[in-house]
Amino acid sequence: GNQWGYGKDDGPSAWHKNYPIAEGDRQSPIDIVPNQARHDPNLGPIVLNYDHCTSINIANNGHSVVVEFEDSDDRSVIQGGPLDNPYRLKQFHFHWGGKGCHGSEHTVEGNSYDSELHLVHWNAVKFKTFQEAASAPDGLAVLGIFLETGDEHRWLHMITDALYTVKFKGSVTDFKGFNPKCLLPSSLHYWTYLGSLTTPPLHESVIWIVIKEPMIVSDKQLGKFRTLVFTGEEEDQRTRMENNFRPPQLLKGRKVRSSN
Ligand SMILES: NS(=O)(=O)c1c(F)cccc1F
Ligand SMILES: [Zn+2]
Repeated sequence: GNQWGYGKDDGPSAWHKNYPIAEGDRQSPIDIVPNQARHDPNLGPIVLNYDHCTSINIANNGHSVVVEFEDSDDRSVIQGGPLDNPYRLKQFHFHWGGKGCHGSEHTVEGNSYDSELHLVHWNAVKFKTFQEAASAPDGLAVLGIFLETGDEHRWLHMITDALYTVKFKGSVTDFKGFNPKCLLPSSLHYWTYLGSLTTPPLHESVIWIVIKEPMIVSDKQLGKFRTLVFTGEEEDQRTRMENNFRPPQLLKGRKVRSSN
């Protein structure tokens, strides 16, 4: 089937064979060049209303670790900034590197961060389901937050302490009462541009909002993500889950705007 991964034969350079949109005009991630990003005074602040968010579970989907949310109503939404509607929080997940290697997807002037958190939201005003929104040009809004190693993050342990329960592909465990607002940096200044999912099917359906200020996590916390494996418990191969990032794609004339 359409098996894809991050290895030599099934990784980002091979995705175009099953997903030709990989060579499309609005692919993500990109390299962000701050002094070429146009400051747009009409870009208001990002507003997050996560106070009644309901996390459901944490899972290893064979590509990343994902925390899913209840999205049957507008209990947790992002709005403002470049968005014309409120977008509902569906899930968040991470991308990271190997030991001593950086693993963010977006880069800033060619520099990558250690990791990147993606909070995935969908336009429930215009579409009935996430699946439908995921293939529409204004269907998704993903908030990207860089992770940089330094001091320990006071709340990330709530996630890293649960990772041992989802070591293998296909594992899912309860994960209630987590509010991702605790992961956000103090400033929500951002860059924004029109792009795509960074994993197959690579739909060009994402309004990207990349926060400028990274969240700081410890080496030890980041190392726990690398205890996950891409493979299922029943497989004899144990392939460490790391370097699950797509490299930057061509801008193809797109403009990146800056909030300020
Ligand atoms: N990486 S990403 O944020 O573009 C992304 C999505 F938005 C949706 C599904 C999977 C996924 F990986
Ligand atoms: Zn992602």
